Amino acid sequence: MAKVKKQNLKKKAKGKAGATPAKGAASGASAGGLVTNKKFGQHLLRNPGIVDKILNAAELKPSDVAFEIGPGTGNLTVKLIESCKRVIACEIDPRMAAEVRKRCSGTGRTNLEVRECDVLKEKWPIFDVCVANLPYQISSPFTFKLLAHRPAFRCAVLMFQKEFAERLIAKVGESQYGRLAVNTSLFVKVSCVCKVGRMNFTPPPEVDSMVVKIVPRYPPIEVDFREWDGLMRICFGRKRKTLRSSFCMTYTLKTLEDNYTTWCALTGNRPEKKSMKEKVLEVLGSLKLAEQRAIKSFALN
Ligand SMILES: C[S@@+](CC[C@H](N)C(=O)[O-])C[C@H]1O[C@@H](n2cnc3c(N)ncnc32)[C@H](O)[C@@H]1O
Repeated sequence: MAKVKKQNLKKKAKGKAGATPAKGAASGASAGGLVTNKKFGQHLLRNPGIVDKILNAAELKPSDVAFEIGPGTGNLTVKLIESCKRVIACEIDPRMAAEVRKRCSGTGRTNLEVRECDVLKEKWPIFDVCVANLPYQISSPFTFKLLAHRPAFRCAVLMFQKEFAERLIAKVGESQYGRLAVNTSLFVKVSCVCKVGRMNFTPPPEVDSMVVKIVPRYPPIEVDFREWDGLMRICFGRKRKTLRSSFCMTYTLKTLEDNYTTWCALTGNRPEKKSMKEKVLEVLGSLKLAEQRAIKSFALN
């Protein structure tokens, strides 16, 4: 009996300390008087040393227009407005938008524009530099929107969940290498700025983070991003299949059947003294030059 009571007490205590708030409810941690909301990934950066590393990596110029995603209570924003000509910040939570406006107006500067909106739905401004401690749940759609963004920006310095950042910077042959790394490396160069432990945030997330720097490639590669990404889905969609069978199963039906010679070469219907690599290259010969160049550099290694 005493044992059962003890267990019940233990359960109650655990329920209090480790309770997960209902979806969309405030997580309970307070940041400058505001209760953070888990739904919006509100993990505020509380280590000024990391803020400095992000801003140093961005190599800001006084003439820069900076685009900040999710300013929160303004931990990055207050420094950005000191270093840039103009800062445009996109914040989904009206409470945070009001807070960052209040905090920054206290500095006497008037170069901050806060847009209360969802960055994934908003039409983006023209900017030189993008800086963000991103809510992790939008990492992937945000990155693809950034890659497709024209005209190009000078650089983006972004905080991601560590595992996502590792997939971004992965090299050929590494287990994390996939569609994300290929798409990314075609358009931009990505490097690690620093790793950030979870205790640097209020409230701490359940994962560690990494800051990466993204620099667009110059001259820009002109490909239709949708078309290109479709191609990558074929290449990486069936991880256990070879590139050859992936193409046979999907791409060929629409494109390759029109081209009998290529179709034969790919499917081996007409025996040729060619290596698999040459056959695939032949198929890829029907693609645009930039696409071929990128595919040759990864898919056939
Ligand atoms: C990880 S917090 C970063 C806050 C602040 N920059 C900092 O480092 O302390 C992410 C911020 O992005 C905001 N946010 C979440 N989803 C968003 C979206 N789709 N569009 C714009 N802002 C968003 C959150 O409300 C939150 O303020």
